[in-house]
Formats: sequence, C-alpha cells, structure tokens
Amino acid sequence: MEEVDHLAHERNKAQFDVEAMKIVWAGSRHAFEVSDRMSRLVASDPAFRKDNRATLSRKELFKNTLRKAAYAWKRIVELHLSEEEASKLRFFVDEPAYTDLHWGMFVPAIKGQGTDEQHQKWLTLAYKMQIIGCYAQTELGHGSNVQGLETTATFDPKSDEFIIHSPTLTSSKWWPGGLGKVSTHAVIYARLIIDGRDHGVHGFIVQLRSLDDHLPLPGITIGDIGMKFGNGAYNTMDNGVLQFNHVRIPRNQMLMRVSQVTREGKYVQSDVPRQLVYGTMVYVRQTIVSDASSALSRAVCVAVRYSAVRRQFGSQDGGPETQVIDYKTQQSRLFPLLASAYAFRFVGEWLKWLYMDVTKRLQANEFSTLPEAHACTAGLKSLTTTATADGIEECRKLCGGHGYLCSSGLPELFAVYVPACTYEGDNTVLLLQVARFLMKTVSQLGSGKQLVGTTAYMQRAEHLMQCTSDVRSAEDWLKPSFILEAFEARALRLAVTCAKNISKAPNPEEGFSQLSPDLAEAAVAHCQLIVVSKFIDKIQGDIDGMGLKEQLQALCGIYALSLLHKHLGEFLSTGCITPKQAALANEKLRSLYAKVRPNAVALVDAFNYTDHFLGSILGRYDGNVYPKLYEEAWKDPLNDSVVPDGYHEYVRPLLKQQLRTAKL
Ligand SMILES: CCCCCCCCCCCCC/C=C/C(=O)SCCNC(=O)CCNC(=O)[C@H](O)C(C)(C)COP(=O)(O)OP(=O)(O)OC[C@H]1O[C@@H](n2cnc3c(N)ncnc32)[C@H](O)[C@@H]1OP(=O)(O)O
Ligand SMILES: Cc1cc2nc3c(=O)[nH]c(=O)nc-3n(C[C@H](O)[C@H](O)[C@H](O)COP(=O)(O)OP(=O)(O)OC[C@H]3O[C@@H](n4cnc5c(N)ncnc54)[C@H](O)[C@@H]3O)c2cc1C
Repeated sequence: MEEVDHLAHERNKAQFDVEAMKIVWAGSRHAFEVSDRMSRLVASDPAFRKDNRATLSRKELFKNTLRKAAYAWKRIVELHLSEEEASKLRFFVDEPAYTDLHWGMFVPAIKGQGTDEQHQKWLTLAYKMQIIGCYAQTELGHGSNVQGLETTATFDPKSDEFIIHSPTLTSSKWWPGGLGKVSTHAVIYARLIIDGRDHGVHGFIVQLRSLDDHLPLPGITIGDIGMKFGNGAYNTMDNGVLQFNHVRIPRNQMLMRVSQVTREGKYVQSDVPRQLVYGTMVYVRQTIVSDASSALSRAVCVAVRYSAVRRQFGSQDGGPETQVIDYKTQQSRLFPLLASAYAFRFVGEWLKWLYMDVTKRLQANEFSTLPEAHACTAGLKSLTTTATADGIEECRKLCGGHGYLCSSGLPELFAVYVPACTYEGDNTVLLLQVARFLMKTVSQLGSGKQLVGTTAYMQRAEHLMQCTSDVRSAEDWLKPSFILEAFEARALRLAVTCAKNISKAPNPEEGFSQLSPDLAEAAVAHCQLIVVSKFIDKIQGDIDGMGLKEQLQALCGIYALSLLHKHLGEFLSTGCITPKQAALANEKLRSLYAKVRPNAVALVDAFNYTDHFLGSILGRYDGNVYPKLYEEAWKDPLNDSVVPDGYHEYVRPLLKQQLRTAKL
C-alpha cells in the first residue's frame, strides 16, 4: 500500500532548506553523516527493538538490556566503528545501560586522574571491555557533600597497600550505575588516611568481582538498590550498593595524577589544583548539556508533529476543525521549547569547546580558567536539565490525553530524563556553586582586575548598573545589542544586590546562607545570559542555506523574549526595562510565533530523528497517528484474552452477588 504523508502540507510550507538545517543541528556535515548512518543502522536492526519495555518485568528488562549492550558491542567490533561512531550507536540504542558509566565515567575518570602508567594498564583493558567499570562516589549518607564521604583508604606501609573500608552503614556506596550487577571494577572515592592523618577524598581503582565467575571478591558486599521511578525507564540500569570490609588494593591503584603516595607513605601534592579530583564531574556535566538538547528536541518533535495532526473545535461550514498548533496558547507553550532545544544545542557546542580549551590548558599546567569552566558546566547543567525535564512534561500535556499513553513515548522519556536534575550534582547545589563564583567576581569589580570569558560583561558594571533600555519599538527587540544589554543588566544587578545584602550579614557564610534563594536566581540569570549570548554568536557566525538565518533569528528571539516574559518581575524590579518595553517585547514575541508557525514541522524534521529513536506514535514522521494508536492498543497484553484473568475469581462473584441482591 502506498504510504501517505499526513504532514506533507506542513512540510510544503517550510521557508528554509531543511537539509541544510540538519547539518547546522548536527554541528557539521561529518557529524550529520555519522549520526544519520548510526541512527539508521540501529533503527533497521530488529535486535534493537524497544517498544515493549513498559510491559517487561524488571528481570526481563534488565536481561534484555544486557543482550542489547552485548549485541551493540559485537556490531561495533564487527563494523570496526570509530569511537565517535560507537558512541553514536549507543546513543541511538536509547536504553540506559552499564556501558554509559563504563564509557562515560569510568574511562574518563582514569584518563583525567590517572598517570601514564595507569592509563597504559587500565585503559587498555577498559577499551576492549576486558574489564567493565563504574564510578562509585555517592554514599547512602552523602552525595552532594563530597568532602563528607566516609569510605576510608588507609595506607599500610608494611604491605604497600591501601585498605578500603566502609566504617558505617551510611558509608555504603549507593547509586552508582552499572555497580549493582555488572561492573567488575570501579573508580571509588574514599578518604585517604596515612599514619592517622586524613588527606581528604581521592580516587582509587578497585576490582569488585571475579573475572572468572563474576562473584564479589572477598570483603565486598554488592547488590542492586531496587526499582526506580517509572515502568521500564531507568530500571534498565543496575544502580548499586557496595560495602567494603578491609579490602586490600596495591598502592599503585590510587589515581595519582593530582597527588601521590610514595612507597614510604609520604603524601605528595603536585602543582595541579586539588579540584581536579572533581574533573570527571566537569566532563560529564558538559556532556549532559548536549544531552539536554537531544532529550528536549525529541519531546518537542513529538509535540509539534502531533499538534499539527490533532484538530479540535472551530469547524465552519463542515470544513476541517482547527489544528491545535494554530491555537496561540499552544504556540506560546510549544515554540519557546522548540527555541530552547536549538539554544541548548548551540550552548552545548560552545561548552564542549570550553571544556576542550580548559583541558589543553591544564595539560600545559595553566589553571586560571578552571573556576570558570566549573561554574559554566555546573550552571548550564543545572539550567538545561531543569528546563528539559519541565519541557518534556509540558510536551506531554501539549499532547492532551494521548500524551499520557506510553505509546506516545513521553512518559518514559520523562522518567528516564528527570534524574538528570539530581545526578552529576543536584541542580540547586550546582547553582549555588555558580553563585559563589559570581560573588567572587563581583568582589573584584573596581579592583582593576581584567574580567574575561563569561563574566567579561561585568567589566562594564558602571554602565550596566544604571542604564535603561533604549528599546522604542517591538522591532527593536530583534536587535542583539538590546537583548544582550537587558540580560546583562538584569544578571549583574541581581548579583550585585546579593553581594550588598551579604555584606550586611554578621559574616559572609551566614550572609550567603540567608541569601541563597536570591543567589540561585542570580545564578540562573547569569546562565540564561550565557545561553542567549551563545545563540546570538551562532547566528552571527557562518550559516549557509536558504532561509536558515531567518529561522534561527526567530528562534533566538523567541528564546530570549519568552524568558524575558517569564522573568518579567526581575527585569522590571531591577529597572532594566520599563512596562512599556515589556509590552513591546510581548508584541514581538507574538509576531515571532506567527513567523515560526509555518516552519514548525520542518524545524523538528531538521533533528533527523528516525521513528525508532523517537519511539512515539504521536510523533511519527508520516503523522499517521490514529490508525497506529488503534492498532497499538490491541497489542497490550491485557488484550490477549477477551475475558481478563481474574474475572472468574473477582468480578463474576460480585456481579452474581448484585444479581442476588437485586432479586431480594
Ligand atoms: C552513549 C554514551 C553516553 C555517554 C554520556 C555519559 C553520560 C552518562 C551520564 C548519565 C549517567 C548518570 C550518572 C551519574 C553519575 C553521578 O551522579 S556521579 C556523582 C556526582 N556527584 C556530584 O555531582 C556531587 C556534587 N557535589 C560536588 O560537586 C561538590 O561537592 C561541590 C558541591 C561542588 C562542593 O565541593 P566541596 O569541595 O565540598 O566544597 P567547596 O568548598 O564548595 O569547593 C571547593 C573549591 O572547589 C571548587 N570546585 C568545586 N567543584 C569543582 C569542580 N568540579 N571543578 C573545579 N573546581 C571545583 C569550588 O568552586 C571551590 O573553589 P574556591 O571557591 O576557589 O575554593
Ligand atoms: C539515576 C541516578 C544515577 C546516579 N548515578 C550515580 C553514579 O553513577 N555514581 C555516583 O557516584 N552517584 C550517582 N548518583 C548519585 C547522585 O550523584 C546524587 O544523588 C546527587 O549528587 C545528589 O546528591 P544527594 O542524593 O546527596 O542529594 P542531597 O544533597 O541529599 O539533596 C537533597 C536536597 O537537599 C538540598 N541540598 C543539599 N545540599 C544543599 C546545600 N548545600 N544548600 C542548599 N540545598 C542543599 C538539595 O537541593 C536537595 O533538594 C546517581 C543518582 C541518580 C538519581
């Protein structure tokens, strides 16, 4: 039967070159080609089927994940895939698995904190998956407070070993992914004790399970921590619990790039800052920002396509009803999310560049940009994951009742995604790290110190603290200089107000604690400014392709002005803009929604997602939603029999009893 594209009329309206936008979205032609090839490879292979996850029991689900991970590795080896291709393939398999932690944290932890000899020994094994590793930092009693971890690594000079021990229940490692059932090794974080002296938290490589029979090694208690939020979802992952009872490891298994313990038991701190022990978190937070754009774009793709298919009300003279995407309220909820997906993509690209830059500098023993890299990765991780988790849920609501069905793909996407607001640093805790960085920067204003990077705008404090916006027409709000000035002035004024209020407290720590809700808001304002400014930079760079710049300008305007609308109280109370200018911003926003409307479906097509990856009937490329929803319902195991199990035991007796009562 010929396939009908129910969204063809939408695609025909597009005013830009979708193929060219696919390249911009992917980052380069090469990145597009790799991504396209890997997504098709996964989608065309029945071994990667994922539409039955919600109905599997935990054990079936987990075994299925093990099968897929092994099969993915087989394909990676058979096809001689590069690291880039392999990581894309895993991404499109789209199932949280122990391999995420092996490749995403265990390997980077050794790379970042290990010495050359440690790389040689451990990375060689890890790259071939001859050992499988996880990242065991968090404990039952402490996650955010890394300095509060209780596991100990006591140096024994007689045997030249560390004794790893869990002294309390709360010191049990708790949460690490891949730990519960699979990992043979872990990078664990423990307090280094030498001769009774506590040198703080350090990383150690510890073997957990036998490479022969997979049983835990002596002194190690290990298991899964239990079911998590949602059916399927993150339950494919074996987040684990781990206790050590005086487990001995050789001295050379302490990760020794940052500091060393000599044979004589001397603690040597090298020139590199102690904070490099936290380096893996900086790396992963950076990857999480790009992942946010992937998760949000996926939800938005579903909601945009379905909103174009769905019709409700407004039929005149027997004509078709209104597509729900044409309701202005739908647009005002949906298009800022579409714009955010693009915004997070571009800020993710920039953050990757920043991370690579800081890594190069660290290798050359240049540490000055580390605090900024920490603040940017922490702040943007917090901002983008919060917005994405909220955005996925909003997309579910934008799809009405059908969004609540698992077959919409949105409930599972939300359940898998929402812990990103917690892992790799609770989002509020991370905002407070940004706030500390901002307070330090504000304290340097007027000192003559040159401010660079993302705080360079504060150099113009004198102007930004007293300026009023020159916006006179709705059209003015499209000019980058007006948008940037408003966002800069708001961010700086919020930060300076916090600093002033802190200075009134008996001491800075007390002041910081009292002001922390305001500080978190100031941090959000600073991070939003970063995202807006990187979006503007992107548009001002080289962008080829018919109509691309116009579309991206519209999306950038929507991102910035919808934030301005959402945080209007801050823009007005800090005096950055007037109520009249706020009204003009709204007027512009409405016109931008109208500009994006005919392009909306094409703008989500540019994400180039296969139906397999989207995993959503509502988001199908061909828009053939209703027949497929109907078909899918019949596949539910409850529909295997017409009369359900339990009818004879529990329903029939009730009905019979009612009959008897009725006769009485
Ligand atoms: C298909 C393949 C996919 C690959 C993708 C892989 C991704 C997979 C991800 C998905 C799986 C999720 C797995 C999840 C894993 C985890 O969750 S691991 C555990 C993560 N844990 C945390 O994030 C803990 C959060 N807490 C902290 O980071 C810190 O404790 C703290 C909050 C930052 C406080 O640190 P602390 O030392 O106690 O205190 P301070 O006194 O505040 O800081 C001291 C100074 O150090 C600076 N600093 C802090 N952190 C860093 C850092 N990371 N880098 C650089 N500098 C840092 C801080 O600013 C202070 O500086 P000064 O003010 O100058 O002293
Ligand atoms: C799905 C998932 C996977 C994970 N994977 C791993 C892994 O592979 N390896 C690993 O080591 N860990 C892992 N973790 C653990 C994760 O890193 C921690 O849960 C996270 O860092 C948050 O720490 P916490 O649980 O201690 O939260 P808490 O710090 O206890 O947070 C509780 C509340 O207290 C607030 N709070 C805490 N401190 C402050 C403060 N100073 N100021 C203001 N408010 C504060 C928080 O905002 C939050 O609202 C994972 C967690 C999850 C959910």
